[in-house]
Amino acid sequence: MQFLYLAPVGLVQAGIDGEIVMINPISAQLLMPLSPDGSLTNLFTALESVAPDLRLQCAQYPKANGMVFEGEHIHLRADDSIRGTPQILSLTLLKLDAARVMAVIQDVTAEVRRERQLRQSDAWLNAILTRISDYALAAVDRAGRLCDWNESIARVTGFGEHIVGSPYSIFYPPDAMTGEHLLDRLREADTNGWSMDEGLRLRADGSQFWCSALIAPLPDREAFGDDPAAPRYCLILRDISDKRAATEKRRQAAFCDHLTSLANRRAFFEAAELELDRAAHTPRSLALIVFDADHFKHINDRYGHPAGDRVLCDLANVLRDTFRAVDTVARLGGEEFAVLLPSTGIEQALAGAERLRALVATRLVAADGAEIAYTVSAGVAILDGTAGGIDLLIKRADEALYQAKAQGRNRVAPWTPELTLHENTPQRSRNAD
Ligand SMILES: Nc1nc2c(ncn2[C@@H]2O[C@H](COP(=O)(O)OP(=O)(O)OP(=O)(O)O)[C@@H](O)[C@H]2O)c(=O)[nH]1
Repeated sequence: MQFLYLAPVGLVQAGIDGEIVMINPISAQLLMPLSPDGSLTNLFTALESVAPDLRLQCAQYPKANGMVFEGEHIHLRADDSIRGTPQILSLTLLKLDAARVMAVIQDVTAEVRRERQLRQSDAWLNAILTRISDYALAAVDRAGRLCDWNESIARVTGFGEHIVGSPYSIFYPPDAMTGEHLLDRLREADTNGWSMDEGLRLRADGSQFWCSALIAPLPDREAFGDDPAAPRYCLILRDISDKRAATEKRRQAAFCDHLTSLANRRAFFEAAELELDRAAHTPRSLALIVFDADHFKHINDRYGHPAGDRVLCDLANVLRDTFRAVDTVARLGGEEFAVLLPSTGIEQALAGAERLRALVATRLVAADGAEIAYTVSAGVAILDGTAGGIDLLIKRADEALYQAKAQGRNRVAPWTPELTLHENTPQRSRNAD
């Protein structure tokens, strides 16, 4: 009896003719508004207006006892469905013996509505995944790992189900993203509501396509609690190869050095600003190498200006091949180049600079029957905090470069605090164009 009253669902015990013997408060609350005369004496009468077959179904049930039906949804009439009141009841009817029935009644309005919404979202998502051909959608966990695989990923990138659990950088060409950059994008999405980048991305077959990648935090992700493998972000990859072809010319003009096709000063300073901004959020070391061709005036004077241009293009090619895709290789002007290396310490940057210096020293550039040998000097500096910004970093790399030149050229020098103490270092203006 106590169970009947405390049960979290509506329970009604009635005779086989529907006459109510016992009814708990939840049932009374759910059935009262349906009762035609405001009294609750008969279960079948109370439900007659919304489930007229109940009496008959019960009478026709062939067995001595058992489940007449289970979880049948009863949609209440429109005039009973004032918002906030039950709209859908779930009814289970048990025949206890020849004389008694038991009804279990629940208000499932919210549950059914939620299911309907889920089905609708599913249908929309399905339509996006299967019909829109140049988008790929994926869920990403808080460490940047892909949580699922679907048709849209297969269509846009060609990758199969094995990518589940891999970091989303699997879509980026090798060297185009570090582990820190991967997390930077997630942090940016948390702070700004989204994070977008554009560039070359990788298909499973190794081919590349121009793509815009949007990362947005998923709504209601707190519902997953602390589960590290739960989806936290939505990643949308969009193949924009067509659009890219149309805008490439304008982008080239704005951000590429016209002689070497490397990033120009403007692109360099924009990349530097972005890296410094990221370093401010997540402290890390940022390295800069400044390269300068040695005795370049002499090369111009001896072989002519067009030959000098060829040497500059050769140096640009070696730079492009030597450094990672995540590094920004730029021509700052004249015979001077810079490489910005995110998440890189001094030793690693010095090794990269030395590798390039040694490679250049083996080059011979063909020009009008002559073979031109040339060398470069390099200054290397790192920024451990963000104070001082890019200007300080360039000033230090310049001071180190001056040192390399002073020591005889064709060499790499790191910045040291003593270099700044020597005020004989020339100061050059480095503002972005
Ligand atoms: N061919 C060519 N030469 C350039 C270009 N831009 C600058 N230069 C030349 O680069 C030379 C730089 O000369 P300097 O600054 O004296 O330097 P350097 O002769 O390389 O001597 P160090 O740097 O001290 O080793 C000048 O002769 C410029 O005319 C360019 O786009 N093409």
